[in-house]
Amino acid sequence: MEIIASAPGKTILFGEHAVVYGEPAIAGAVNKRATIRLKEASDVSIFKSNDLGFEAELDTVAKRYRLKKGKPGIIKYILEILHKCHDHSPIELDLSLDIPIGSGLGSSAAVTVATLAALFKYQRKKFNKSFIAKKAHEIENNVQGVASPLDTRVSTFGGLIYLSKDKKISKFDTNLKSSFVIGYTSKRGNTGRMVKSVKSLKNRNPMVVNPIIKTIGKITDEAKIAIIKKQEFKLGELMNINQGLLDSLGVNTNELSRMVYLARKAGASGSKITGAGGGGSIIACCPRNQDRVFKALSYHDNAIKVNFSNRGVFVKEIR
Ligand SMILES: Nc1ncnc2c1ncn2[C@@H]1O[C@H](COP(=O)(O)OP(=O)(O)OP(=O)(O)O)[C@@H](O)[C@H]1O
Ligand SMILES: C[C@@](O)(CCO)CC(=O)[O-]
Ligand SMILES: [Mg+2]
Repeated sequence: MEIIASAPGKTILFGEHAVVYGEPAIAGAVNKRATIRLKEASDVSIFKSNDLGFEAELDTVAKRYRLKKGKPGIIKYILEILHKCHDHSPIELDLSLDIPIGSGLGSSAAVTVATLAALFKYQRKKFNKSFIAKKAHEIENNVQGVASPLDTRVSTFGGLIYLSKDKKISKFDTNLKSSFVIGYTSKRGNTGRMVKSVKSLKNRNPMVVNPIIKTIGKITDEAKIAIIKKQEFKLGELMNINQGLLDSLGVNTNELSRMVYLARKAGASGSKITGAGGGGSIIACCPRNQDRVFKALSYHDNAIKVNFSNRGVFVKEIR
Protein backbone atom coordinates (compact mmCIF):
# COMPACT_ATOMS: atom_id res chain seq x y z
CA MET A 1 0.00 0.00 0.00
CA GLU A 2 1.38 3.44 -0.90
CA ILE A 3 -0.12 6.64 0.46
CA ILE A 4 0.33 10.16 -0.93
CA ALA A 5 -0.64 13.27 1.03
CA SER A 6 -0.19 16.92 0.18
CA ALA A 7 -0.81 20.20 2.03
CA PRO A 8 -0.44 23.84 0.97
CA GLY A 9 1.86 26.50 2.36
CA LYS A 10 0.34 29.75 3.56
CA THR A 11 0.79 33.47 3.65
CA ILE A 12 -0.35 35.68 6.50
CA LEU A 13 -2.04 38.92 5.45
CA PHE A 14 -2.53 40.27 8.98
CA GLY A 15 -1.89 39.27 12.58
CA GLU A 16 1.35 37.35 12.71
CA HIS A 17 2.87 37.29 16.20
CA ALA A 18 -0.26 38.95 17.68
CA VAL A 19 -2.15 35.70 16.99
CA VAL A 20 0.21 33.92 19.42
CA TYR A 21 -1.32 36.13 22.16
CA GLY A 22 -4.94 35.47 21.22
CA GLU A 23 -5.49 38.24 18.67
CA PRO A 24 -7.25 37.43 15.37
CA ALA A 25 -5.37 36.82 12.10
CA ILE A 26 -6.04 36.57 8.37
CA ALA A 27 -4.10 34.07 6.28
CA GLY A 28 -4.48 32.21 3.00
CA ALA A 29 -3.32 28.88 1.60
CA VAL A 30 -1.00 29.41 -1.37
CA ASN A 31 -0.33 27.46 -4.54
CA LYS A 32 2.87 25.89 -3.15
CA ARG A 33 2.67 22.50 -1.46
CA ALA A 34 4.45 19.85 0.64
CA THR A 35 3.92 16.26 -0.55
CA ILE A 36 4.56 13.07 1.42
CA ARG A 37 4.69 9.57 -0.06
CA LEU A 38 4.55 6.77 2.52
CA LYS A 39 4.74 2.99 2.10
CA GLU A 40 5.73 -0.15 3.98
CA ALA A 41 9.53 -0.67 4.15
CA SER A 42 11.30 -4.02 4.14
CA ASP A 43 13.00 -4.07 7.52
CA VAL A 44 14.12 -0.63 8.77
CA SER A 45 12.20 2.63 8.71
CA ILE A 46 13.82 5.24 6.55
CA PHE A 47 12.78 8.62 5.37
CA LYS A 48 14.33 10.89 2.83
CA SER A 49 13.88 13.93 0.72
CA ASN A 50 15.62 14.20 -2.60
CA ASP A 51 14.45 17.84 -2.74
CA LEU A 52 16.17 18.70 0.54
CA GLY A 53 19.02 16.18 0.34
CA PHE A 54 18.49 14.39 3.61
CA GLU A 55 18.07 10.76 4.65
CA ALA A 56 17.41 9.30 8.09
CA GLU A 57 17.12 5.74 9.40
CA LEU A 58 15.46 4.41 12.55
CA ASP A 59 17.93 3.03 15.09
CA THR A 60 15.75 0.12 16.20
CA VAL A 61 17.56 -0.21 19.55
CA ALA A 62 17.54 3.46 20.58
CA LYS A 63 14.16 3.94 18.84
CA ARG A 64 15.50 7.23 17.50
CA TYR A 65 16.07 8.29 13.91
CA ARG A 66 19.70 8.69 12.91
CA LEU A 67 20.45 11.27 10.21
CA LYS A 68 22.52 9.64 7.46
CA LYS A 69 22.59 12.61 5.09
CA GLY A 70 21.67 16.34 5.30
CA LYS A 71 20.88 18.59 8.27
CA PRO A 72 18.10 18.26 10.83
CA GLY A 73 16.04 21.40 10.18
CA ILE A 74 12.53 20.86 8.96
CA ILE A 75 12.67 17.10 9.49
CA LYS A 76 12.39 17.86 13.23
CA TYR A 77 8.64 18.18 12.56
CA ILE A 78 8.48 14.76 10.88
CA LEU A 79 10.64 13.18 13.60
CA GLU A 80 8.30 14.58 16.27
CA ILE A 81 5.34 13.02 14.47
CA LEU A 82 7.03 9.61 14.05
CA HIS A 83 8.11 9.72 17.68
CA LYS A 84 4.62 10.64 18.97
CA CYS A 85 2.26 8.98 16.46
CA HIS A 86 4.00 5.96 14.94
CA ASP A 87 4.70 2.48 16.30
CA HIS A 88 8.09 2.38 14.58
CA SER A 89 7.03 -0.45 12.26
CA PRO A 90 9.19 -0.18 9.11
CA ILE A 91 7.97 2.53 6.75
CA GLU A 92 9.54 4.44 3.91
CA LEU A 93 8.60 8.12 3.81
CA ASP A 94 9.60 10.59 1.10
CA LEU A 95 9.11 14.36 1.33
CA SER A 96 8.98 16.72 -1.65
CA LEU A 97 8.48 20.42 -1.16
CA ASP A 98 7.93 23.34 -3.50
CA ILE A 99 7.59 25.80 -0.60
CA PRO A 100 10.76 27.76 0.19
CA ILE A 101 11.76 26.83 3.74
CA GLY A 102 12.03 29.45 6.50
CA SER A 103 10.45 31.98 4.15
CA GLY A 104 7.32 32.70 6.11
CA LEU A 105 5.27 30.56 3.73
CA GLY A 106 4.40 27.86 6.22
CA SER A 107 6.73 25.07 5.11
CA SER A 108 6.78 23.64 8.64
CA ALA A 109 2.98 23.63 8.87
CA ALA A 110 2.53 22.08 5.40
CA VAL A 111 5.09 19.33 6.11
CA THR A 112 3.47 18.61 9.49
CA VAL A 113 -0.09 18.46 8.13
CA ALA A 114 0.83 16.31 5.11
CA THR A 115 2.88 13.87 7.22
CA LEU A 116 0.08 13.42 9.78
CA ALA A 117 -2.50 12.82 7.03
CA ALA A 118 -0.29 10.23 5.31
CA LEU A 119 0.53 8.41 8.55
CA PHE A 120 -3.07 8.28 9.82
CA LYS A 121 -4.27 7.01 6.43
CA TYR A 122 -1.51 4.36 6.44
CA GLN A 123 -2.52 3.35 9.97
CA ARG A 124 -6.18 3.16 8.74
CA LYS A 125 -7.04 5.55 11.61
CA LYS A 126 -10.40 7.32 11.51
CA PHE A 127 -9.67 11.07 11.30
CA ASN A 128 -11.03 14.33 9.90
CA LYS A 129 -9.48 17.69 9.06
CA SER A 130 -10.22 19.12 12.51
CA PHE A 131 -8.29 16.24 14.10
CA ILE A 132 -5.37 16.78 11.71
CA ALA A 133 -5.33 20.54 12.45
CA LYS A 134 -5.36 19.92 16.21
CA LYS A 135 -2.54 17.35 16.13
CA ALA A 136 -0.50 19.49 13.72
CA HIS A 137 -0.76 22.48 16.05
CA GLU A 138 0.47 20.28 18.94
CA ILE A 139 3.45 19.14 16.83
CA GLU A 140 4.41 22.72 15.82
CA ASN A 141 4.09 23.75 19.47
CA ASN A 142 6.33 20.88 20.63
CA VAL A 143 9.01 21.61 18.03
CA GLN A 144 8.95 25.43 18.21
CA GLY A 145 8.10 25.94 21.87
CA VAL A 146 5.30 28.36 20.96
CA ALA A 147 2.92 28.27 17.99
CA SER A 148 -0.56 29.54 17.27
CA PRO A 149 -2.97 27.24 15.42
CA LEU A 150 -2.98 29.65 12.45
CA ASP A 151 -0.45 28.09 10.08
CA THR A 152 -1.61 24.51 10.57
CA ARG A 153 -5.31 25.47 10.28
CA VAL A 154 -4.70 27.23 6.98
CA SER A 155 -2.63 24.33 5.67
CA THR A 156 -5.33 21.84 6.69
CA PHE A 157 -8.48 23.66 5.55
CA GLY A 158 -7.13 25.77 2.67
CA GLY A 159 -8.74 28.99 1.42
CA LEU A 160 -8.40 32.55 2.76
CA ILE A 161 -9.42 32.51 6.42
CA TYR A 162 -10.09 34.79 9.39
CA LEU A 163 -9.03 33.15 12.68
CA SER A 164 -11.01 34.77 15.49
CA LYS A 165 -9.87 35.46 19.07
CA ASP A 166 -11.64 32.29 20.15
CA LYS A 167 -9.82 30.33 17.41
CA LYS A 168 -12.89 29.94 15.18
CA ILE A 169 -12.30 29.91 11.41
CA SER A 170 -14.42 31.80 8.88
CA LYS A 171 -13.60 31.67 5.16
CA PHE A 172 -13.56 34.63 2.77
CA ASP A 173 -14.51 34.45 -0.88
CA THR A 174 -11.05 33.86 -2.43
CA ASN A 175 -11.63 35.50 -5.75
CA LEU A 176 -10.62 38.88 -4.42
CA LYS A 177 -10.27 41.53 -7.11
CA SER A 178 -6.92 42.33 -5.55
CA SER A 179 -3.91 40.30 -6.42
CA PHE A 180 -0.92 39.75 -4.20
CA VAL A 181 2.77 39.30 -4.79
CA ILE A 182 5.13 37.63 -2.32
CA GLY A 183 8.79 38.56 -2.29
CA TYR A 184 11.23 36.34 -0.44
CA THR A 185 14.91 36.61 0.27
CA SER A 186 17.47 33.82 0.44
CA LYS A 187 17.93 34.85 4.09
CA ARG A 188 15.78 32.32 5.95
CA GLY A 189 13.85 33.06 9.10
CA ASN A 190 13.25 30.72 12.01
CA THR A 191 9.78 30.94 13.49
CA GLY A 192 10.65 29.42 16.83
CA ARG A 193 13.47 31.90 17.34
CA MET A 194 11.39 34.94 16.26
CA VAL A 195 8.39 34.02 18.40
CA LYS A 196 10.67 33.62 21.42
CA SER A 197 12.31 37.00 20.76
CA VAL A 198 8.94 38.78 20.64
CA LYS A 199 7.93 36.97 23.82
CA SER A 200 10.99 38.20 25.71
CA LEU A 201 10.49 41.78 24.38
CA LYS A 202 6.89 41.59 25.62
CA ASN A 203 7.96 40.26 29.02
CA ARG A 204 10.52 43.09 29.40
CA ASN A 205 8.11 45.86 28.26
CA PRO A 206 4.53 44.67 28.88
CA MET A 207 3.05 48.18 29.18
CA VAL A 208 4.38 49.09 25.74
CA VAL A 209 4.21 45.79 23.81
CA ASN A 210 0.78 44.62 24.98
CA PRO A 211 -0.99 47.65 23.41
CA ILE A 212 0.98 47.05 20.18
CA ILE A 213 -0.24 43.42 20.07
CA LYS A 214 -3.81 44.59 20.69
CA THR A 215 -3.55 47.26 17.98
CA ILE A 216 -2.42 44.63 15.48
CA GLY A 217 -5.57 42.73 16.43
CA LYS A 218 -7.66 45.85 15.71
CA ILE A 219 -5.93 46.27 12.32
CA THR A 220 -6.84 42.64 11.48
CA ASP A 221 -10.50 43.30 12.26
CA GLU A 222 -10.46 46.46 10.12
CA ALA A 223 -8.83 44.41 7.34
CA LYS A 224 -11.59 41.78 7.58
CA ILE A 225 -14.14 44.51 6.77
CA ALA A 226 -11.95 45.90 3.98
CA ILE A 227 -11.67 42.45 2.36
CA ILE A 228 -15.42 41.88 2.54
CA LYS A 229 -16.03 45.34 1.05
CA LYS A 230 -13.20 44.78 -1.50
CA GLN A 231 -11.51 48.03 -0.43
CA GLU A 232 -8.04 47.25 -1.84
CA PHE A 233 -6.48 50.60 -1.07
CA LYS A 234 -7.71 50.47 2.53
CA LEU A 235 -6.23 46.95 2.71
CA GLY A 236 -2.86 48.26 1.55
CA GLU A 237 -2.95 51.14 4.03
CA LEU A 238 -3.68 48.69 6.89
CA MET A 239 -0.77 46.48 5.72
CA ASN A 240 1.57 49.47 5.96
CA ILE A 241 0.44 50.25 9.52
CA ASN A 242 0.80 46.56 10.46
CA GLN A 243 4.34 46.60 9.02
CA GLY A 244 5.31 49.53 11.24
CA LEU A 245 4.14 47.61 14.32
CA LEU A 246 6.00 44.44 13.28
CA ASP A 247 9.10 46.61 12.94
CA SER A 248 8.56 47.80 16.52
CA LEU A 249 8.43 44.13 17.65
CA GLY A 250 11.92 43.62 16.22
CA VAL A 251 11.10 41.10 13.47
CA ASN A 252 12.01 43.31 10.53
CA THR A 253 15.38 43.13 8.68
CA ASN A 254 17.17 45.28 6.09
CA GLU A 255 16.32 42.79 3.34
CA LEU A 256 12.62 42.70 4.27
CA SER A 257 12.47 46.49 4.54
CA ARG A 258 14.09 46.85 1.14
CA MET A 259 11.44 44.63 -0.43
CA VAL A 260 8.59 46.36 1.45
CA TYR A 261 9.55 49.79 0.08
CA LEU A 262 10.44 48.44 -3.37
CA ALA A 263 6.94 46.96 -3.68
CA ARG A 264 5.28 50.22 -2.64
CA LYS A 265 7.45 52.21 -5.06
CA ALA A 266 6.46 49.83 -7.87
CA GLY A 267 2.79 50.57 -7.21
CA ALA A 268 1.57 48.21 -4.47
CA SER A 269 -1.19 49.76 -2.34
CA GLY A 270 0.62 48.33 0.69
CA SER A 271 3.19 45.75 1.77
CA LYS A 272 4.39 44.07 4.97
CA ILE A 273 6.28 41.12 6.38
CA THR A 274 4.38 37.85 6.11
CA GLY A 275 5.14 35.05 8.61
CA ALA A 276 7.58 35.19 11.49
CA GLY A 277 10.02 37.68 9.96
CA GLY A 278 13.72 37.77 10.77
CA GLY A 279 14.19 36.75 7.14
CA GLY A 280 11.75 35.15 4.73
CA SER A 281 9.00 37.01 2.96
CA ILE A 282 6.95 40.12 2.45
CA ILE A 283 3.49 40.32 0.89
CA ALA A 284 2.32 43.18 -1.33
CA CYS A 285 -1.32 44.06 -2.10
CA CYS A 286 -1.58 44.97 -5.79
CA PRO A 287 -5.01 46.16 -6.94
CA ARG A 288 -3.02 47.40 -9.93
CA ASN A 289 0.61 47.05 -11.10
CA GLN A 290 0.95 43.36 -10.11
CA ASP A 291 3.43 42.72 -12.95
CA ARG A 292 5.47 45.83 -12.09
CA VAL A 293 5.64 44.81 -8.42
CA PHE A 294 6.53 41.21 -9.40
CA LYS A 295 9.34 42.42 -11.69
CA ALA A 296 10.67 44.90 -9.10
CA LEU A 297 10.86 42.20 -6.40
CA SER A 298 12.31 39.60 -8.77
CA TYR A 299 15.20 41.89 -9.69
CA HIS A 300 17.16 41.46 -6.41
CA ASP A 301 15.19 38.68 -4.70
CA ASN A 302 12.56 36.04 -5.55
CA ALA A 303 8.89 36.73 -6.14
CA ILE A 304 5.69 34.73 -6.65
CA LYS A 305 2.25 35.87 -7.74
CA VAL A 306 -0.14 34.47 -5.15
CA ASN A 307 -3.38 32.71 -5.91
CA PHE A 308 -5.17 31.63 -2.77
CA SER A 309 -5.86 27.91 -2.93
CA ASN A 310 -9.13 26.51 -1.61
CA ARG A 311 -7.51 23.09 -1.59
CA GLY A 312 -6.28 22.20 1.89
CA VAL A 313 -4.76 18.87 2.80
CA PHE A 314 -5.60 15.83 0.71
CA VAL A 315 -4.57 12.20 1.14
CA LYS A 316 -5.18 9.06 -0.91
CA GLU A 317 -4.03 5.48 -1.29
CA ILE A 318 -2.39 5.17 -4.70
CA ARG A 319 -1.84 1.43 -4.70
N1 LIG B 1 17.70 24.24 4.06
C1 LIG B 1 16.98 23.68 5.01
N2 LIG B 1 16.76 22.36 5.00
C2 LIG B 1 16.01 21.77 5.96
N3 LIG B 1 15.46 22.45 6.99
C3 LIG B 1 15.67 23.78 7.07
C4 LIG B 1 16.43 24.47 6.08
N4 LIG B 1 16.45 25.79 6.40
C5 LIG B 1 15.73 25.94 7.56
N5 LIG B 1 15.29 24.73 7.94
C6 LIG B 1 14.45 24.44 9.12
O1 LIG B 1 13.11 24.40 8.64
C7 LIG B 1 12.25 24.90 9.62
C8 LIG B 1 11.47 26.04 8.99
O2 LIG B 1 10.36 26.23 9.77
P1 LIG B 1 9.86 27.73 10.09
O3 LIG B 1 8.55 27.60 10.76
O4 LIG B 1 10.95 28.49 10.73
O5 LIG B 1 9.68 28.34 8.64
P2 LIG B 1 8.37 28.35 7.77
O6 LIG B 1 7.36 27.40 8.34
O7 LIG B 1 8.80 28.12 6.37
O8 LIG B 1 7.92 29.85 7.94
P3 LIG B 1 6.69 30.42 8.84
O9 LIG B 1 6.53 29.45 9.99
O10 LIG B 1 7.15 31.78 9.28
O11 LIG B 1 5.54 30.42 7.91
C9 LIG B 1 13.08 25.41 10.78
O12 LIG B 1 13.04 24.43 11.82
C10 LIG B 1 14.48 25.50 10.19
O13 LIG B 1 15.45 25.15 11.17
C1 LIG C 1 4.80 34.28 13.84
C2 LIG C 1 3.56 33.44 13.78
O1 LIG C 1 2.43 34.21 14.20
C3 LIG C 1 3.26 32.97 12.37
C4 LIG C 1 4.38 32.22 11.73
O2 LIG C 1 4.02 31.85 10.41
C5 LIG C 1 3.77 32.25 14.73
C6 LIG C 1 2.48 31.46 14.95
O3 LIG C 1 1.38 31.99 14.71
O4 LIG C 1 2.63 30.31 15.40
MG1 LIG D 1 6.56 27.49 10.25
